[in-house]
Amino acid sequence: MSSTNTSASLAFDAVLLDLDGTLMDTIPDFTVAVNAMLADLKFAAISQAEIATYIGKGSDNLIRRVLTSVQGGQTPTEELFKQAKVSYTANYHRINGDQAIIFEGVRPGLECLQAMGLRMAVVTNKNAEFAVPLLERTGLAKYMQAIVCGDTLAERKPHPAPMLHACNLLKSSPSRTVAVGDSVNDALSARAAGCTFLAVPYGYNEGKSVHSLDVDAIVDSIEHAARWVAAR
Ligand SMILES: O=C(O)COP(=O)(O)O
Ligand SMILES: [Mg+2]
Repeated sequence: MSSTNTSASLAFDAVLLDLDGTLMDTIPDFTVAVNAMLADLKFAAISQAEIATYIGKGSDNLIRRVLTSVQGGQTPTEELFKQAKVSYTANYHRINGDQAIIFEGVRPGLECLQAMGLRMAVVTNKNAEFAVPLLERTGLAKYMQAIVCGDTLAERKPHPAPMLHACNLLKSSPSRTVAVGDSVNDALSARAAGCTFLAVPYGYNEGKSVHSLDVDAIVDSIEHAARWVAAR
């Protein structure tokens, strides 16, 4: 791919990237924080595979789904939820990024997209207090002109608002913006915003195959996404 190519000759001006399950494999961190929370509350640990099915709609949703599971399907009281959230937040801060790894193809893909002159933002349902330090710690923040988090707006993905907000910040119309994500939340949000949507198959998608999603393409990696964008 030519690094002298600029966005003027491309179909897109901007790329919006999901974080958990797309840029980074954060499941080991989620597992440590969730199980430390369960230990604090005197519940037994649950498996990483189960936790992976609860990722995608932000940490409050994750905590509620975990508590419902360990209580045999019973919805947690608000008091238990609040206690759990305090523990989860402290534990996630303690371990944020310790075991998370950047997926193969992410750094070369971001380098290519940057070299093509595309503006980039992360659009994640992870709250800012976790997402921003993680992106800074890993060196991924330097590629981003904006970071839109789960608590940046009143609405989070699958609502279109976070994608539209990122388009505004990057001064890119949705029709010239491509979103890349791993889950139904990304797909619905991107579609409702009017963005092109590419799915990666290696993330979480609440335990379901990405083949069930409404996508423009499934790409193996962010490097593959960059090639797809360059070829439009
Ligand atoms: O925190 C979550 O539940 C998911 O975060 P993501 O939007 O980066 O995949
Ligand atoms: Mg994700």
